[in-house]
Amino acid sequence: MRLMGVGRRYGAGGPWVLRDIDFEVPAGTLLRIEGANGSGKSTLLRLLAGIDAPSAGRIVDRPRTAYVPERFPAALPFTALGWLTHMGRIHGLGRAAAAAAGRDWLERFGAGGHARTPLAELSKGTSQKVAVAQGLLGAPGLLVLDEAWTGLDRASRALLDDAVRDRVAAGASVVFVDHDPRRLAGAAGAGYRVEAGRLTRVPVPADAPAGPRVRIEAQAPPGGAHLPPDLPGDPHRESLPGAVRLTVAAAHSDALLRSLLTARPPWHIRAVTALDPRTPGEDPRP
Ligand SMILES: Nc1ncnc2c1ncn2[C@@H]1O[C@H](COP(=O)(O)OP(=O)(O)OP(=O)(O)O)[C@@H](O)[C@H]1O
Repeated sequence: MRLMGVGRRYGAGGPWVLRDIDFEVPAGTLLRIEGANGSGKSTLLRLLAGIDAPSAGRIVDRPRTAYVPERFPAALPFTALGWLTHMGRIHGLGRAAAAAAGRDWLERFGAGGHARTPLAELSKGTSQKVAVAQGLLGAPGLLVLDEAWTGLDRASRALLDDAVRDRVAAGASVVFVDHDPRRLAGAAGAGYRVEAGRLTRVPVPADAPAGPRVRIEAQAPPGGAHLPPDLPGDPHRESLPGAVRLTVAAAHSDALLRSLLTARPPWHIRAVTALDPRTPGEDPRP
């Protein structure tokens, strides 16, 4: 899909929110869009999704597109599954296939029990799950996500991360805005910043740094305790009975050990193991 000289302003004579945008969305890529509040990110995403039209220029070669907006239109007179079935049909599925896909995505997001709940009665988190399920159920060629992770629980955020990676691996394009600068770090093919009506290329956050890592097994203090907040190096955590296994880049391991040993009450260090990512099976990065 290509944007050719695209501009958008609201109302004749209004200021240009976007201007002279020439931009290609290649197949099989994940594009991250960033920018200050009010810079025009949502405007750009609505144009990409085809639910708004440019005031100038044109957009060509749009694949079948799904869009998850920042705010869910809760006033629609549907149940959750009724709406997903309806949207599935718009995405080109037959009625039975649309209903099955809708039910399947609701189940995956742990919202299967709300299939028959009217949209207007869903909690904010469940509404967001339904909105995201709508974006995924038709396996679109272009998926546009405007802060789609906001309001989802941790498991659902991870599920959406995986679903995005799957869409890209299947050859689709995904364009997203998210306030978390590390969202899908390492997976985004390119990043763009919206500023003063223009799009400029910016670096995307890299994946977890490669290199040696350290695994620390620490036993909780008697009576149990929470881990200290803001652990150095943002370690990967696995729960063990009465203990935790933390894996972190070697550069942060000393600071992490210090943080555990000086916590109140302190944690008991059971084992420290150096991991070499070049050794097969030894790289525990999540
Ligand atoms: N429907 C509309 N009518 C009039 N002006 C609008 C409309 N939608 C957006 N705007 C204006 O366009 C500009 C860009 O808004 P947009 O929502 O695209 O920015 P954004 O970068 O997504 O902002 P945020 O990060 O706050 O969500 C703002 O000045 C906004 O007030």
